Amino acid sequence: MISVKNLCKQFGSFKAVDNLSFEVRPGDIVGFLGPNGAGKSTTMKMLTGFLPPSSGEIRIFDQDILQSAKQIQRRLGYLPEGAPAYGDMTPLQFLNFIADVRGLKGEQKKQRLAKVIDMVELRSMLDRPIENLSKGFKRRVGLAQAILHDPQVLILDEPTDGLDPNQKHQVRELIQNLSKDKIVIISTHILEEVTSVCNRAMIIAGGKMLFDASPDDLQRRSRYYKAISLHFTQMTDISGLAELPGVEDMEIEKHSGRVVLFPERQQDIMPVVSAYIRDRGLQVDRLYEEQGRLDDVFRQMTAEVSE
Ligand SMILES: Nc1ncnc2c1ncn2[C@@H]1O[C@H](COP(=O)(O)OP(=O)(O)OP(=O)(O)O)[C@@H](O)[C@H]1O
Repeated sequence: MISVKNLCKQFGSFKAVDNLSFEVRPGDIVGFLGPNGAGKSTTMKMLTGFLPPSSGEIRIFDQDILQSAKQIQRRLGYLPEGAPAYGDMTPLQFLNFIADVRGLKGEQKKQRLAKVIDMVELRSMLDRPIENLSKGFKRRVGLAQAILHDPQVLILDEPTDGLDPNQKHQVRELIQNLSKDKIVIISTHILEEVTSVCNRAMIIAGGKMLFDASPDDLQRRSRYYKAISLHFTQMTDISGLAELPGVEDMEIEKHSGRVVLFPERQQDIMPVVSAYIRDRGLQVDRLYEEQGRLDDVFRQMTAEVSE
């Protein structure tokens, strides 16, 4: 378990991380979200013992990170932002080196290297210098070193940054398929990544925690949650839709002509909307209930902080 209490990091007079407190349990895959400069990487560096906090406490498996960094780091995998260091090494040399540092030996070392190289599909690039690899392959090398010793805690700073859509999908699957008793914290700017991979979402901005709950809860905060989107086949008088019981607001998106009906207090307005359309014989080519738009919630929450 990870337990963080009143964590702060100050650079001069600037507070990059401001009084964060949270706990993460085995089985949690946490999506760590926030705008640029929110304090995600700084928090991750502190969690992994690479940056001392200005104040507050981090305990991992009941040990204090300041007093027991080495013991904790043995059970922890970390993918920092950017590319792996040692650019003149090949991925194979680099991963061998990391395996040695991690104390892997003999058959176990061979097996883990083979498994991880396959997991991140790195086999075709094993003998080229890391500095000559594309951004996506550098990222895979970083990911491979983080999971090589099969750690119980994985801290991944933007693991899918620079990957193409296929690779992104693959890395998300890899994270989901990790054994269920691990703790995983990933920072990302991709909101869909949180719904597809994580069972918990944390949003920080200005170093402060704004939200900590499930991705579904996050989606429910969107004004689009349970909104009805519809598109009419022909121009029609639709003013009556805005007057329907339970409909709070109606917007017409200029570029697409799509009509969005927002419900009052997340009510289910589909039945009244469908009945209205049916009774008047209106021609609709698309009609569906929205799940909530994450980018909308994210913007709304983080804008409040920067105002
Ligand atoms: N060593 C440092 N010295 C001074 N300021 C720093 C240092 N490291 C980070 N900062 C500042 O702290 C703030 C938080 O940075 P951090 O890298 O943690 O943000 P982030 O949420 O990871 O952003 P991004 O999404 O852009 O990676 C930023 O304003 C950054 O400029």
